[in-house]
Amino acid sequence: MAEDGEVAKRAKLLKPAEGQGMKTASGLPAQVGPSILASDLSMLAADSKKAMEQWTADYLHVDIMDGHFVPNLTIGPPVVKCLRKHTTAFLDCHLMVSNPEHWVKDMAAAGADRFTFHFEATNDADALIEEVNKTGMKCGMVIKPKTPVDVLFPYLDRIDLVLIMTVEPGFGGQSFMVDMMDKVKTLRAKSPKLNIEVDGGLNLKTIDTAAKAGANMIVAGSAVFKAEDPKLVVQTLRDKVVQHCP
Ligand SMILES: O=C(CO)[C@H](O)[C@H](O)COP(=O)(O)O
Ligand SMILES: [Co+2]
Repeated sequence: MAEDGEVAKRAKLLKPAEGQGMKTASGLPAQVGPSILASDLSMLAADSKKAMEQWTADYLHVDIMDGHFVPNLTIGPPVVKCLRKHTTAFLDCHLMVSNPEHWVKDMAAAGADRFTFHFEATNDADALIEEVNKTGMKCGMVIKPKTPVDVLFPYLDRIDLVLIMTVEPGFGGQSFMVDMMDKVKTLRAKSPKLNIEVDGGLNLKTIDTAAKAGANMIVAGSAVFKAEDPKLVVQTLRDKVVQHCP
């Protein structure tokens, strides 16, 4: 299990690259996290290093899929553990798994920094939040497109971040669902200091809408890894958050 304070210790080791550490008008972090699902997974360590050091990403988004909660299978704690040996980057882990409670200890031991679980995947979100917070990982909650945002209201004061899915979870490279922005606006109005992350179809065309609605943390897979100039994409996405996020 991760020792208390391990996330904070790793954060101190990170030397900020150009553009990292930027804030929104209300003082929230303005951050971009490339989704490593879109990287060359056989070169995960090298691609992660490039994303953090050359492209100036703020964190890495790690999609954990179990082939049950979603119809796709990706990676799990053993790969996170290997990646951890190669980077001090903040590992933002998006658990698209049934029974997320089964993976808390293994993910903490592997070196995950944030454990974001789907509201739809658990019967006891209260217990799961407590369990995640005890490990020293930060806790996030995420909802699928068809889940209304108000299901999250009882938990907001105990979690670090809400992730609003802007595609059906399971695959990269899908189109951004603009109608999810009402959820972001509702959350932002209710919780001005909450980290709101969006995931799925974020790119240079969709970023203004997401940032204006109130998202301050942007996951981008294809838009970064398939770009001709990934650094420019990361920096532009972050600049748009600074410019537009209230
Ligand atoms: O959680 C995810 C899919 O379930 C991914 O993080 C997301 O799809 C990112 O990929 P892209 O930016 O290409 O849409
Ligand atoms: Co994701």
